[in-house]
Amino acid sequence: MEFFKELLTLFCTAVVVFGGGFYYFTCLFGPAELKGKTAVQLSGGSLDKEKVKEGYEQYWSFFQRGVNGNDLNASDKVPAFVDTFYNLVTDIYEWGWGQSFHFSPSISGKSHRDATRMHEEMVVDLLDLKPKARILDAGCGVGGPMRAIAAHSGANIVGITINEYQVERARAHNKRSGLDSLCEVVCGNFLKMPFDDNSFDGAYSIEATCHAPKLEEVYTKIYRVLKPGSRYVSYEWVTTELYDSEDPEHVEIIRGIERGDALPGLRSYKDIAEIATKVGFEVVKEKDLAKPPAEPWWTRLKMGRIAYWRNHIVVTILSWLGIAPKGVVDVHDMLYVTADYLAKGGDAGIFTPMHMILCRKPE
Ligand SMILES: C=C(CC[C@@H](C)[C@H]1CC[C@H]2C3=CC[C@H]4[C@H](C)[C@@H](O)CC[C@]4(C)[C@H]3CC[C@]12C)C(C)C
Ligand SMILES: C[S@@+](CC[C@H](N)C(=O)[O-])C[C@H]1O[C@@H](n2cnc3c(N)ncnc32)[C@H](O)[C@@H]1O
Repeated sequence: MEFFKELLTLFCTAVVVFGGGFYYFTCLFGPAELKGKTAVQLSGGSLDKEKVKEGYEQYWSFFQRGVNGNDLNASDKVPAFVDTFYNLVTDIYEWGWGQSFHFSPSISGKSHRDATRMHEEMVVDLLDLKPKARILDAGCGVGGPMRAIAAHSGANIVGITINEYQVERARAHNKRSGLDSLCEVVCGNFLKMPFDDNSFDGAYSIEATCHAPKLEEVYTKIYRVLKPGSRYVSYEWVTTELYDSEDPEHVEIIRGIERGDALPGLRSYKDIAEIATKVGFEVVKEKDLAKPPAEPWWTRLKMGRIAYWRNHIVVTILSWLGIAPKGVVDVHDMLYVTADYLAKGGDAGIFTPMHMILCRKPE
């Protein structure tokens, strides 16, 4: 009898601990910013819940075909492929990373949140932003950087993203943070750039133009909408001088990064200034912000490994219960693998997500 009582107590304790833990991780836990997403709210962006698995399979097969030299070389198809990618990953990014979809160097004694904000606020100094200036954010995501930059400078930011779901999220965050009078979001393709010539006092893009199949296409459009004399800064994803295209291990890492991040092909650091100059910009400054004394940007990715396992269990259970869409587990697994390739790229020094280029449109 005593034994059964103990067994029952043990069982009840396990139920309370597991149930409480599961409730915490699915309904309460999220990034330490404004509470954006919890696990029970994971969706497929603008895709119907039933279409997430199909969307993932399409993304994957499109990529496979692209690697063999078809679709990814057709520039006109890339924006749709990128849009599908962001339908699949936006909620997971917000849930597991925050509202800023980029990396930043680690800073000892500072939280990830502070390091992220400082990396974003650097744009304010580089562009010498003043209150009321009209600034373009090319590839704005759900607007983490836009809000930090607007709040720090008082400038008016107009963000553009190809993904309708991100527009909805960004607008909701702008409103919630009381920055909607300074921050505007437009759904559109930055390869077409639906804005008037000479209509911006400055522009920036943070880890976004890497999605353009041809960098000159997006740089030309940014150049067109800038007023003469104004500046553009970009944090580019590139391979570094240590990358050896003859080394199979290097090639595998870079392919892994491209596959898991919807990239039509990573460029070399050497190409960036050349392309900026070709479209008419003067290059004011160029620097890999990941180089020492900066501390590794990939530490945060590595530190999260246990959390990724916990997240894997949470999404698997939610998907099994029918709360999260079916393909979410595949998408999460893909990101898990991608995180590993990114960290390997950082460790080997062959890849950087923060090759900064500061340009000026001549008077
Ligand atoms: C600029 C781009 C995105 C950069 C990063 C914001 C994202 C790159 C890889 C992403 C992640 C990988 C692992 C995920 C983890 C398995 C999950 O449990 C929680 C979310 C991740 C940490 C996720 C978060 C965003 C990234 C770090 C590209 C697309 C050009
Ligand atoms: C990795 S996210 C970075 C978002 C934001 N800069 C940040 O740091 O949080 C890349 C962004 O570029 C946008 N993007 C990619 N290709 C685009 C295109 N052709 N036109 C407009 N936006 C695009 C994506 O929709 C996404 O918002």
